[in-house]
Amino acid sequence: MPDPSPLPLDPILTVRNMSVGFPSLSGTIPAVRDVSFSVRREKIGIIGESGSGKSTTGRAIMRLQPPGAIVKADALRFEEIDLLKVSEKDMLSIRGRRMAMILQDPKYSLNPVMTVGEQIGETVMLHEKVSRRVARERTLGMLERVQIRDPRRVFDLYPHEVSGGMGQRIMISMMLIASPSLIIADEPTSALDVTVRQQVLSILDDLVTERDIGLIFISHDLNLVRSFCDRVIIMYAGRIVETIAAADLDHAKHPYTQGLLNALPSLDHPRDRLDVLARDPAWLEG
Ligand SMILES: Nc1ncnc2c1ncn2[C@@H]1O[C@H](COP(=O)(O)OP(=O)(O)OP(=O)(O)O)[C@@H](O)[C@H]1O
Repeated sequence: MPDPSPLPLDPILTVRNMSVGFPSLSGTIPAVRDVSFSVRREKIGIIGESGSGKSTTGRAIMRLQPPGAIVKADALRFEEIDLLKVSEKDMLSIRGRRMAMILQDPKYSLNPVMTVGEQIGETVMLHEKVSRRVARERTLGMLERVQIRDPRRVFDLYPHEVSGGMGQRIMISMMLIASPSLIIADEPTSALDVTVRQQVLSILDDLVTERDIGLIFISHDLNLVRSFCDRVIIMYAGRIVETIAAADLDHAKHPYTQGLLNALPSLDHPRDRLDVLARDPAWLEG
């Protein structure tokens, strides 16, 4: 008898009908409306123009929404944890250890008054309760893993002494050293130049694949997401208009996704003018 086909892996994250609103004098501003998706051990991109709700979605999953924001959902589940019910105290130990976020500019995420090595080592000591000596060895190993050539020298540097690309690799090592099962990377490479960006992305890709981590990759750049991710969520005005395998993007059904694809410049088919994206108020009705 042939083996029965393997069951699909359980999702690491399930988001069902999540909405996020910001109170204002004229009523609640809906930033994210009724979004549903799940993440398995895969790379899933969230793409959409500025203000479409990508970062708000990522922050709500980490329970890092700005004060006052109202998050509602039918389900928001990370592994066995109900994120709608978890206490802030429990969330403190989940963040960093089991789910982590990589932001655009490492300078805002790294502590400016601690050396690189101290802060990565502190993460290890905090989460794994190991000695300072073991934490140092693990930190040096991780810095080497993200292709930092002279880890002992970099260990003693302060964040302002490292370049953008190195800062982002340091962030990746700090976020991955605790072996989280979910990483949310919000525009992690948009402040980097093209060659450094490729290098950082390939390090992130290797680590995520090797450790079987689920990755949510938030970006404006459809070309980048298409080449880097397995699946793509397309957001427009707070809603998900389409979720599609990256390999199937050329067959996207939604006119907004088709518009985004048509607006991309192409070396194979140069054009005098790029298409302007048309919008339809009906897309907001979802
Ligand atoms: N703290 C806040 N208070 C009020 N409104 C907010 C706040 N943060 C975000 N918003 C609003 O929520 C909406 C979604 O914003 P969000 O930052 O999630 O979009 P985005 O797709 O990530 O955009 P970008 O690509 O520019 O980062 C926008 O209309 C934004 O103005």
